[in-house]
Amino acid sequence: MPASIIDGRKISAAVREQISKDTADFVAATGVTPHLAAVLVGDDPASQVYVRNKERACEKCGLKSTLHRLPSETTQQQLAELVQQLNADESVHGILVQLPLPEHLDATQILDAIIPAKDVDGFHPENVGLMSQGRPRFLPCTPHGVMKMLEHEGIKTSGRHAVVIGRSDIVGKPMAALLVQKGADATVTICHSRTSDISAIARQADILVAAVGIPEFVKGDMIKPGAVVIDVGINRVDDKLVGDVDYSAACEVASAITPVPGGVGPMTIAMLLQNTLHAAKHQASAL
Ligand SMILES: Nc1nc(=O)c2c([nH]1)NC[C@@H]1CN(c3ccc(C(=O)N[C@@H](CCC(=O)O)C(=O)O)cc3)C=[N+]21
Repeated sequence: MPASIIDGRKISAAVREQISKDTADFVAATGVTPHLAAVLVGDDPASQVYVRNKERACEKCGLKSTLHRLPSETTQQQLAELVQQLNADESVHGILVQLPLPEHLDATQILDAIIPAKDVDGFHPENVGLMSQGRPRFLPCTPHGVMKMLEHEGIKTSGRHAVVIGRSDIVGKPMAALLVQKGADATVTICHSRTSDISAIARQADILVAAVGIPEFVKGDMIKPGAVVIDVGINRVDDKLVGDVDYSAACEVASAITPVPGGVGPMTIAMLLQNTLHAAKHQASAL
């Protein structure tokens, strides 16, 4: 039987529906509109698309978004100054600096400069620490979106072997942290470029998460029959979007799979909106 397709667009729409209601309630109660400030440096075409998608999603859910476009020659200090200005701006609840930044800029220093209370990406070390201790403030959007999808599909994680391929700070590491935490209770293995025999480990997975950034890295023979496959990859190949999983081969082996596009991507955006609303609620109650 071919795999069932986990429809990220549909699940994301359901999540956004709830966010719209919660946002409307919050606005009615406080008179404050949750506000996301996005910062885009340079003219990377993929980043332009993502940022536009985020703005559109904010608008549809009743959140305010402001895009700050800076030229690719922007200096570290100019970017840091903008972040400071957004930190201090009480009308801004969430700050997102779109990655990747141009080579000459130090992304770590910029992300560390965002005050943790506005860090809706969940990348600040304070928020990473809180997540890893199981007392999250902002969860990183992509791994959180994956957990939401699993929950929505009734896919249990407890006691199951989850294998995460990829160890990035943005996806792989936090994904593993969420899967292993109390409540999710998976047994987690992280694979990376130095792992020997990735195929053998991947084949043990009940839940296989591919976050390597290599088009179609995961072949059919790396998947245990009946496994759930989550494809976090967004690779542009000949103007087409391709995941990290050989989708048609995987469909023959897996019990359920997320497509690309239409899988994890839309969930990432929904979680960003949720974090922005959450940020606004916290900042309003702190006044
Ligand atoms: N500070 C920061 N935070 C991020 O969350 C962040 C980032 N930088 N830099 C880039 C990555 C990538 N990312 C995506 C979000 C949504 C889709 C998405 O909605 N994808 C659609 C297709 C979009 C298309 O057609 O290109 C889909 O998969 O169906 C994709 C990718 C967020 N990122």
